[in-house]
Amino acid sequence: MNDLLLDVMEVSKTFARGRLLSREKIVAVNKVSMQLAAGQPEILAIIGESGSGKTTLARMILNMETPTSGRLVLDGTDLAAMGGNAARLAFMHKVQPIFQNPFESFNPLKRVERYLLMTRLRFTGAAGESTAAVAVDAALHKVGLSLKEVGGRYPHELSGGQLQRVAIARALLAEPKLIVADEPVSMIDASLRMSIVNLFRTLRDELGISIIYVTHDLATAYYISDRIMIMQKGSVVESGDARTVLKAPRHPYTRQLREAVLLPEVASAPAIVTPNMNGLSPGAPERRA
Ligand SMILES: Nc1ncnc2c1ncn2[C@@H]1O[C@H](COP(=O)(O)OP(=O)(O)OP(=O)(O)O)[C@@H](O)[C@H]1O
Repeated sequence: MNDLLLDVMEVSKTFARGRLLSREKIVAVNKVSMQLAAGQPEILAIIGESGSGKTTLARMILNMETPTSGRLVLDGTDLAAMGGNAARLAFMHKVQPIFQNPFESFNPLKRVERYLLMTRLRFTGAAGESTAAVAVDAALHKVGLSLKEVGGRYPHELSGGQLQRVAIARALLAEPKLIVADEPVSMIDASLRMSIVNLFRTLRDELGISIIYVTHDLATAYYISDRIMIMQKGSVVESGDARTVLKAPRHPYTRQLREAVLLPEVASAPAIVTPNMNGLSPGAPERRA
């Protein structure tokens, strides 16, 4: 269907664990369906406790894991039918990942600007290094940094918050339609989390990028998401408009999750805003996470 950016159809993933004679089947994701409309950028949060299948679902959307059954179609391309480098590059043009630990996303021996330049050249081919450098600087400005600031630095010379923003800038260099962010702030200093999640809102509003935000943090999900999907033991137990679901949860598990977060914070989102939420100007000081 042309009007869907992402169509996840009855997708399941089963893992086998243990030795041959005592092999155990784990249903990590159980018949999950979800859609993102094309041309209607939104932030969809996937929430659930540890082991509920969030990461496995995200990895299937990123084509890093093959479903045991079901189908995934991204922007008209069936992920199961995708083959060859050209098709993979075209896929990465459309969907980009952000992972939990930014330090694992970068080669520690490579200066970050080199990484960003190579990413840009990979996606824009023969445009040349100086053109790529302009794009890199522009992407860094979108995340509150600059080439002047991060140029010449290795990953370990940046804070966790800065490096996660560099990771987001790298994703932007592919000009994606969708970003899948798996626990992107859980390893970031609590005082800086809002600056990253607020950035997702800016990407949605100013660049028209849809975001799948995988988290177990109900408070940030409530604050930035348009829609939420609650997972438990591999299945979706509740989904819909974020405010409607969290203000009046229908499923006992959603109620349980909500009770774990201070009610006044869920009832009035600004209460979870931290003083650093707008600290996105280039050169803004940041502590190491
Ligand atoms: N490669 C694998 N091999 C075997 N079991 C796996 C594998 N990946 C995930 N699992 C299992 O699948 C289930 C779902 O895991 P998953 O990582 O998707 O959950 P999650 O909700 O993202 O959890 P967390 O928040 O802890 O990351 C868990 O029981 C996990 O142990």
